[in-house]
Amino acid sequence: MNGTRLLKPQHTSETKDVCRVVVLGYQGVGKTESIYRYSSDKSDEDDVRMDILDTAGHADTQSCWNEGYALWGDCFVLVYSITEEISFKEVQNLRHLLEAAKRQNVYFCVLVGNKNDLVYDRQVTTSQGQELADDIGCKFYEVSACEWNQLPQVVDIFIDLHATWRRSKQARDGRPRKSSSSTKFRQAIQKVISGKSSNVKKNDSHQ
Ligand SMILES: Nc1nc2c(ncn2[C@@H]2O[C@H](COP(=O)(O)OP(=O)(O)OP(=O)(O)O)[C@@H](O)[C@H]2O)c(=O)[nH]1
Repeated sequence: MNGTRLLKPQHTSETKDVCRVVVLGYQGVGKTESIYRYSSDKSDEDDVRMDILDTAGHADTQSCWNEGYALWGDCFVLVYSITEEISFKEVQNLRHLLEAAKRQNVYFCVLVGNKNDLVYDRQVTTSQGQELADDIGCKFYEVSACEWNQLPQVVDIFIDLHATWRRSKQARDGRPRKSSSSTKFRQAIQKVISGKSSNVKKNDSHQ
């Protein structure tokens, strides 16, 4: 993609329970593909509210970094491609930029090694990914956003991130945790997946 794109549920942006997710990573690592696999309108089925910002990748993160991403987001999905070492270095840069920008605030992130269907072109090992995630203190996933049978794993990334954000928010707000929300969310997603899996068009995600 050539620009930043915000995907948000129609009625949620003004509500205080919206979880803002920013997807960051080097150009071409599969950010858009991953978000596309996760369809945001499904959250209408539950009290889960997510706005997802799809950022355009750049070859030079340092000069193109937009601190507004960090200020806007509650959660961050750091994506690299297992076939491109440079994209792995990029998430390390992004991590530092993020930490500098968010020093005073709470935020959540996950690390995603995408394109694991291309194992023969692998340049970043699973252990390297896991080590970085341990260092950041976040969850780590290796997925293939373009493989339909890995859709549940891709969806899980967003579910887990949301659940973590929600638990923290409820703890801060002093509200009792709704133990069923993640289950309800998962069910809603599965419902949408089973209903749309055969007729989703790629173009839908680029409008
Ligand atoms: N083999 C393989 N290809 C993928 C995967 N995910 C994405 N791609 C392909 O990689 C290319 C880039 O994917 P995008 O989702 O546009 O990547 P992006 O990170 O949004 O790219 P920018 O907009 O340039 O930042 C496309 O041709 C995708 O089809 C994957 O898991 N495996």
